Amino acid sequence: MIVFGAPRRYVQGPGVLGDIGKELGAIGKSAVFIADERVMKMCGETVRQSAEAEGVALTLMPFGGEVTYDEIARIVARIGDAPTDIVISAGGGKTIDTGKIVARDIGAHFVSVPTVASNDSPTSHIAVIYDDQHKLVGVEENRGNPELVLVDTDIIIKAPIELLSAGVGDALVKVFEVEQCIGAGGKNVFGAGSPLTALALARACYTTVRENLVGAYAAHAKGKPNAAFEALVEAAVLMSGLAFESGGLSVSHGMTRGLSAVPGVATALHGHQVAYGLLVQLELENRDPQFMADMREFYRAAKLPLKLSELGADQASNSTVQTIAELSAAAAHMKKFAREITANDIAEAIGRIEAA
Ligand SMILES: NC(=O)c1ccc[n+]([C@@H]2O[C@H](COP(=O)([O-])OP(=O)(O)OC[C@H]3O[C@@H](n4cnc5c(N)ncnc54)[C@H](O)[C@@H]3O)[C@@H](O)[C@H]2O)c1
Ligand SMILES: [Zn+2]
Repeated sequence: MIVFGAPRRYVQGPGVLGDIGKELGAIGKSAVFIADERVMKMCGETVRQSAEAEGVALTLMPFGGEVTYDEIARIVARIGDAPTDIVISAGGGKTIDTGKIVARDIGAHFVSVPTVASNDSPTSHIAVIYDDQHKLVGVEENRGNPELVLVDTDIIIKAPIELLSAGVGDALVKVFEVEQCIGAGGKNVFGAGSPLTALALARACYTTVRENLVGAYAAHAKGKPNAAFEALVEAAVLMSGLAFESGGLSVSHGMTRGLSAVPGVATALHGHQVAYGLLVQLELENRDPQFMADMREFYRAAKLPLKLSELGADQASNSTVQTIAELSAAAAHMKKFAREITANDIAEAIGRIEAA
């Protein structure tokens, strides 16, 4: 059995936030808008005016900054019995994941408004939950994928390049992971087989990222979206999200288990962690030196980490490498690979990457 899941509607372009009211009006009459302080300042009033012009009552709800069970419960309690047809989350992955579970718990539709193209959370139905110490404590599911994903590239282009490069990292890895997952007969995020559609999207995601990176980064430097920037954002948000959820994950994401246990690396952006994870995966796939050299060149252009030190590790000591290798080897995603992977295989792959 194969399963493919996706948001009901995806809207992207410069200035589209100003018209969000029309989209919301087609979904319901009342909404809560969750955002942290920075994003609230950037978008809150625009969304309120646009929503109210279309007869949608909007309540602004500040987000505390971490996606925890307590934060979700706090927001659900603040909403209380107020009629709420729609929960909108604007920001990075943490705000978006929080909103998904708030929406589930109050029985509302969910709308995501990524204001950074930093990872693949805006289109998915899952949420990664942490404790106050940023330790991962669970993965929750919304009832379905978002009703709407709305991406205003005039806002995305204002986010720092590090966040965009994290999105590039998270998008780049997909084709390699989906191919491994399908090859190994692994399950996708819906617990089903991966449709070929997801593989096609993962391939398109990779070529779109490779072809548009330079033009998109040039646009970012000027602060004005161009066609390459639009393409890169579509790859990082839409294609990457659909590819991972329906296509399945493998070693690159499995590596985040070990990487996120290392001080310094733990706070590295998700997309940077999985980009390093891809280097490990490619070593485990025994890719030839020319392929690796080409990939390294792309990493440099994309501002992606090539070494543990660039991910924030103080030192790549044997014990650090051993910790990463042992924890990652135990991750479920590691099983979605052509052969069994041991901690030793991972440690050796890291050794080769660090020595390159
Ligand atoms: N559910 C999923 O499918 C999924 C997939 C991947 C990652 N995630 C989760 O996503 C989270 C990480 O997300 P993230 O990397 O986006 O970090 P994040 O959510 O912490 O957001 C990054 C920061 O960017 C700021 N920001 C947002 N828009 C901005 C803008 N336009 N300009 C300047 N700053 C802006 C925010 O204020 C925030 O401080 C993790 O919790 C991870 O588990 C979930
Ligand atoms: Zn990811």
